[in-house]
Amino acid sequence: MTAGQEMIRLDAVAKEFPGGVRAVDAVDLAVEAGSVYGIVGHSGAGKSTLLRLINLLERPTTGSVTVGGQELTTLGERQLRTARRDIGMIFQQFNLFRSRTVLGNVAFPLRQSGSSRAEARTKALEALRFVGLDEHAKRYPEQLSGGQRQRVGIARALATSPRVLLCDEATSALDPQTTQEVLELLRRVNTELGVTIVVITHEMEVVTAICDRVAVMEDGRVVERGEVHEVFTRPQHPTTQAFVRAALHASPVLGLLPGLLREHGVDAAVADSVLAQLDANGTEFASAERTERNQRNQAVSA
Ligand SMILES: Nc1ncnc2c1ncn2[C@@H]1O[C@H](COP(=O)(O)OP(=O)(O)OP(=O)(O)O)[C@@H](O)[C@H]1O
Repeated sequence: MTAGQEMIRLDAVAKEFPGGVRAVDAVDLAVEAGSVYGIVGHSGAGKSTLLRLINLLERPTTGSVTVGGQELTTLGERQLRTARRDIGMIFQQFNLFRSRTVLGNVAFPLRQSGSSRAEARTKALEALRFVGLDEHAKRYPEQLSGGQRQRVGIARALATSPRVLLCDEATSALDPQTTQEVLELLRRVNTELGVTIVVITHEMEVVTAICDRVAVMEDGRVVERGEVHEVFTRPQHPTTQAFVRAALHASPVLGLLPGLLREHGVDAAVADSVLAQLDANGTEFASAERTERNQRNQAVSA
């Protein structure tokens, strides 16, 4: 499968939990092979459930899920276990075995899927080399920093050479500097290994840093989607506008905008028109903040 083709396809997928909570409601989603797709939304919007529907950790109540051309929703548990080797996953809290070494953690999925001890060791060391932690192979997770643990999580997800990597709030537990390092690693996973990545996050910076496209969720539905630059510079839905506004408000120039400016070639004038549009939608920025922003914009364009 090459770029331009769909790697992931969800058709009218819904998930209703016992008690009647409709966590995901009639979602269609197409993720192009070799791309990085972001899913944002407030707490409870259905992001985690949607991610877990992609590898069928949650079975949809209705609808179909296709990954790499194979419709997973038609498979039994045994076939599904095989299909899941193509889909790695990383987690907010890393989910490493404390009682296993770094090497043992990364080799685990390989042993589970039938690799010999020697083969699992070789492939695990290869994955650890990719994330720059092969020298820490004999350590235990608690001897590592949070960023290093997440890199072990990424190595474990890559050990079986998946074509898809699902990231569940992968940087939410990390400080800003470590977040940048992990995002840079994810970018390498995408560009050097060609892995298709889906990230769910409530942090817009994550999306602007690594995603090609983004979908915004609310109450189990996708309310807006498109190219990151398009969606975040011309937000249409109130939820998207709230995300953009919060990111701009938190740090009008130093936060979101430099990422947009660098990654997507947006100039200061466009950034200003986004703010004007948001203001037109009812947001009042404090005048001091506006003055500061304008001064900084002038400095950026100078
Ligand atoms: N196993 C479950 N049983 C019942 N309800 C669930 C279950 N998992 C999730 N939900 C409910 O489904 C809705 C969506 O939850 P989900 O965790 O997918 O949202 P989210 O956007 O990932 O939120 P957060 O950012 O807080 O993790 C919520 O109302 C949640 O309470």
